[in-house]
Parts: sequence; C-alpha cells; structure tokens
Amino acid sequence: MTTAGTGWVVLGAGGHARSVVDVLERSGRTVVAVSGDAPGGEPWHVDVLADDRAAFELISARGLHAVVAIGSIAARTRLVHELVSRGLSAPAVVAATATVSARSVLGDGTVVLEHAHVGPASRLGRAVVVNTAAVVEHDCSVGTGVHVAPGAVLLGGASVGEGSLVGSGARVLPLVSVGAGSTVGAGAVVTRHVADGDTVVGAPARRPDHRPAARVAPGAPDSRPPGGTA
Ligand SMILES: CC(=O)SCCNC(=O)CCNC(=O)[C@H](O)C(C)(C)COP(=O)(O)OP(=O)(O)OC[C@H]1O[C@@H](n2cnc3c(N)ncnc32)[C@H](O)[C@@H]1OP(=O)(O)O
Repeated sequence: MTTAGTGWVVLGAGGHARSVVDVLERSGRTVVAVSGDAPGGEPWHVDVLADDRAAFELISARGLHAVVAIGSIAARTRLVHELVSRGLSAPAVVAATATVSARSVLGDGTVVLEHAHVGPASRLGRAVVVNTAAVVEHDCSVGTGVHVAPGAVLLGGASVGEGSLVGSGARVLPLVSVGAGSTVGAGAVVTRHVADGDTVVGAPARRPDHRPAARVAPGAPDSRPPGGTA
C-alpha cells in the first residue's frame, strides 16, 4: 500500500470503477483519471482517458499509481500482469472501512472494498476483488483474478482457484475448495469440492439442472455467463 496523497489512475470507467474510485477518495487518495468507455449515467468528476494505452502513458510519464477496476476477470488479470511486468506501481488497495489482517498476503492489483474482511494467514493472488462486505476468513487461499462478490463468505481454510467468481451472498464452507475458472451462484452454500470450470447454485450447491459437467479448461475463466462483472 502507498501513502495517501499520491495520484492514482483507475483503469476502467464502469460500475466497478465507480466503487474503486470511491474507495480511493474515501481513504484520502487523489484520483487523477479513469480510462475506457464510460457507460451512461452520472458523469465522471475526474478526467476520462480514451483507453488503457492512454492510461499507461500517463502513469509512466507522471509516476502515478494504477488500479485496475474492470469487472471482467480475464481483462482485469491481463492488465494487472501488464502493469507489473512494465514495472509500474499497482499495489493492493484496501478500503478505509475494510479490515485486513497484517498476517495475510494481498497480491498486486488486489482490491478490498468497503466493510470487507480478510483474516490472518490468508493468501490472495493478483487482481483479486474482495467486494463490498465480503469475508475471506483465516487460512484461505484465493487465486489470481478471483472475484468474491458483495456479501460472499469464504470460511476458514477454504480455497478458490484462479479466475473464479464466488457470487454475491454465497458461502464456501471451511476447508472446501472451488476449482479454477468456476462460478458459484449468488446465495449458494458450497459444501463440497467444485471442479475446475464448473458452475454451482443453491444450498447445498449443485450444478444447475440439465447443465452438463464442465468442459471449460482452467485458464479460460471468462467463458462464463454474465454476472461476473462487478
Ligand atoms: C457489485 C456487483 O454487482 S458484483 C456482481 C456479482 N455477480 C453475482 O453475484 C451474480 C452471480 N451469478 C449468478 O448467480 C448466475 O445466476 C449464475 C452465473 C449462477 C447462472 O447464470 P446463467 O448461466 O445465466 O444461468 P441461468 O440464469 O440460465 O439459470 C440456470 C438455472 O439455474 C438457476 N439459477 C441461476 N442462478 C441461480 C442462483 N444464484 N441460485 C439458484 N438458482 C439459480 C435458474 O433459475 C435456472 O434454473 P432453471 O433451469 O430451473 O430455470
């Protein structure tokens, strides 16, 4: 994490970007610009750069910090990797109201939004989103790009593989693992292992009726349906 008062560029200009800009400003940081297509609605109060290239140029030229605030797991992960590989600053961002254990590890480009919690001995990879009021309990493992949606809970020792979505309000029970590129539906209660690329819903969580077993290879996480956006 960095000192408040240093300028930030937010890559993304959609709904998730609005939440992340709010997090930065509420914790005293200055947002210089957002980038990308801004959907309709409330106009931005900061500069809107045309695209990611313009954002990279501004970040490099002025030595600013960057945060990627794009709902698409694949796009978010790719941009965080690119920022880091170019040696640009993309530290984890933690909201003022979030609680994050000093004995947890957050990867570059990970964001922890308002009222969320990350417990001790948990390890979160790059480009993870712990969304509003979500909980990652102690001893969890959370892979690169994972989105723990608002109000979702990973209980002690749970793990979620790279590129997965844990939908809003879902619970993953202690020590249970969710594979890579998987989707846990909103409100699900995951009681046993979820295979890579699978989708599960309900309590206890099961594959939706009539849906075949996953054929999605891990590493292709964005082949999932809408709902993974933040
Ligand atoms: C700030 C933010 O807003 S972050 C947003 C984070 N996003 C979320 O939390 C959304 C998570 N997404 C979901 O829960 C989605 O419903 C998904 C991904 C599980 C399923 O989406 P789709 O693949 O489009 O499935 P679809 O809507 O066709 O439903 C398939 C079946 O599953 C059922 N189903 C879908 N979602 C759920 C759910 N969460 N719980 C229980 N049943 C569900 C449907 O009713 C349907 O059943 P039917 O075949 O008997 O009619």
